[in-house]
Amino acid sequence: MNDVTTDYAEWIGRQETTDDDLSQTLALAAAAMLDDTQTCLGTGSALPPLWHWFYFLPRVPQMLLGIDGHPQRGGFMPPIPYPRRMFAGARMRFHHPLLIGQPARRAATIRDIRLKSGRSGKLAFVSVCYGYYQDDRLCIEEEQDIVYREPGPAVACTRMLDEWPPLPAGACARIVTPDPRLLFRFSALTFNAHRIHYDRPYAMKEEGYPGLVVHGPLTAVLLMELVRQEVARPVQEFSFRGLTPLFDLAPFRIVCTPVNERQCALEAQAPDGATAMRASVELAPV
Ligand SMILES: C/C(=C\C(=O)SCCNC(=O)CCNC(=O)[C@H](O)C(C)(C)COP(=O)(O)OP(=O)(O)OC[C@H]1O[C@@H](n2cnc3c(N)ncnc32)[C@H](O)[C@@H]1OP(=O)(O)O)C(=O)O
Repeated sequence: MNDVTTDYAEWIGRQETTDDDLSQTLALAAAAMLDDTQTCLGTGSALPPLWHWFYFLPRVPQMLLGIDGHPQRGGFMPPIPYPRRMFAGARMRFHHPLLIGQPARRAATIRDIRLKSGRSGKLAFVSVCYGYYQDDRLCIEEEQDIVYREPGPAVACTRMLDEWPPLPAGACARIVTPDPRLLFRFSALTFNAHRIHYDRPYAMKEEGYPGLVVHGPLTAVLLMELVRQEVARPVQEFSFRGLTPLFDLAPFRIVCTPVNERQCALEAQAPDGATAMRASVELAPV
């Protein structure tokens, strides 16, 4: 296994700052994608948790996109040679809501790069820390794990359950149909040109998936929306890990189970019942 510190040491600590005016237009577009007709999204209103992902969009010129649709590596992100990029997980703490229509800044730092060996082959994890500021006040702290995989065997399409298993006591759930219209709108809202999310022949022939891949952040947003609608309390912390990809081939289920006064366990269940994403929220004290 390579010694990361020698290969990519100069990328650790690399920083990038992005300014955004947190336009109301994008919040309204996100609400439309999520079928949310209730939330007040006027200028000065609080941006719902995780909706900051619809801002601070990449501004890389078209000519600097790689064949997969992501910005070419070797700029902010290190030149990891494994071609299959995925969003592996994230952890974050919400200190104050970002306010719609007011200038904000995102400061990004490459925190860590780790090479690992997994069941799917060689993996390189890049952890990026983000601080989101408004009026010089830290509103959200976040750490994302991006994974790069070496090419491997095609990912199989699993068998669908005839029926979803019963929910744990106190849990609530939704069935999500991840059709290409939803995936396209999420790609557009996040300005994410990765072809695995909208270009079926590319996703299947080049990256070996059985269909279009559901964005990890989309699944995370849907889990958070379930908490926002069903638990309806401010969230202080959120974390998630993507365990297996979801595709546009069949509906999946998202589940929120209260653990105690302050915590809920969240899960996205693949059509075969396997846990595709595991997440948790810590709620603000009552
Ligand atoms: C946006 C965007 C991209 C996307 O949205 S892509 C779609 C969303 N992401 C996914 O669907 C990822 C789903 N997860 C997987 O496919 C697999 O878990 C993964 C990441 C390929 C790893 O699978 P393996 O079976 O090869 O790994 P192992 O379970 O054997 O573990 C090996 C070591 O890696 C660590 N690890 C595994 N998964 C994660 C994870 N999600 N986050 C952090 N670390 C992970 C695991 O702990 C093992 O570590 P050890 O130290 O114990 O060796 C966009 O690109 O922007």
